[in-house]
Amino acid sequence: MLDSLFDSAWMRWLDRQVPPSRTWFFAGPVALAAGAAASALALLAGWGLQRTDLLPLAAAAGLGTAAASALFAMLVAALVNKLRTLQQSMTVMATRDDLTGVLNRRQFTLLAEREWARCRRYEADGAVLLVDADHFRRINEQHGHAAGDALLREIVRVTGGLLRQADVLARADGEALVVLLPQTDPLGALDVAERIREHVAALRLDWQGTSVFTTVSVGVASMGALHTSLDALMLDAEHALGAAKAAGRNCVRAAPIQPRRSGEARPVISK
Ligand SMILES: Nc1nc2c(ncn2[C@@H]2O[C@H](COP(=O)(O)OP(=O)(O)OP(=O)(O)O)[C@@H](O)[C@H]2O)c(=O)[nH]1
Repeated sequence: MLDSLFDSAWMRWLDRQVPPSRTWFFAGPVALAAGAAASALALLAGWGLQRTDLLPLAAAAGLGTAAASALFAMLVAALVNKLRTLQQSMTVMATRDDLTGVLNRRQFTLLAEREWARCRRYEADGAVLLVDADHFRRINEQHGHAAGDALLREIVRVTGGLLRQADVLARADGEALVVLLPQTDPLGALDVAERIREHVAALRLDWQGTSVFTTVSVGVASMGALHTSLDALMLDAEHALGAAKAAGRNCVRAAPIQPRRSGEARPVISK
């Protein structure tokens, strides 16, 4: 009977939806034990009343309770598991970019707002990089959109490999990435940007027998006293990216470095 129950369409469906988990293995036996205890109590009650005709009835009721509660516990465990899986995939969908797997722009903004507030409060260093693939339209036209997608994923992989754990990499939009570098001074931010540029320029994607490659332009903006909002910092990064594109692409440009505190001398970067 149990076999046919487990073979039933809904159980097969649950099985497909919910991979076996510890909950499955523990919830059933626990419910079974509870049912057995209920059955024992029912037997004892029947015994106490010295009504022998009640004994089989009580035993059947107890066993029935045990089986029903075991099944119920398994069903609840499966549904809880399913809901947890659904919740996890919804979180991934809401926070990650489909193509590359890195954070999407919305999630980046949430994290960057927090970091911006922290930098402002403690007058700490922090920077944002905008990394934009050069002439990406040509890549799509020459090799196809699928090759462009694959190259974008490779750029993300290479860029991610150059960052620290505390750094945040996200897809800004289209063929542009954005990187948040907490606790990074302006010179450090330039170094990271330059390393990303170099590594992407050396990247070769083997696509159906041809080598597909591109370069990136990078705009750098470091937190300063005049960045009274995250938007102001992002705008500086966008201007710097525009300057890198205008300078011929495949290069890094930084927005003018501001003092960290109003009235402080502006740091000089000789790079
Ligand atoms: N394959 C692929 N292409 C994308 C994606 N997102 C944006 N693009 C393409 O990237 C190209 C961006 O074009 P443009 O804005 O003209 O920029 P560009 O050709 O990279 O030129 P510059 O940025 O000025 O160097 C467009 O052709 C978009 O279709 C994506 O997810 N996958």
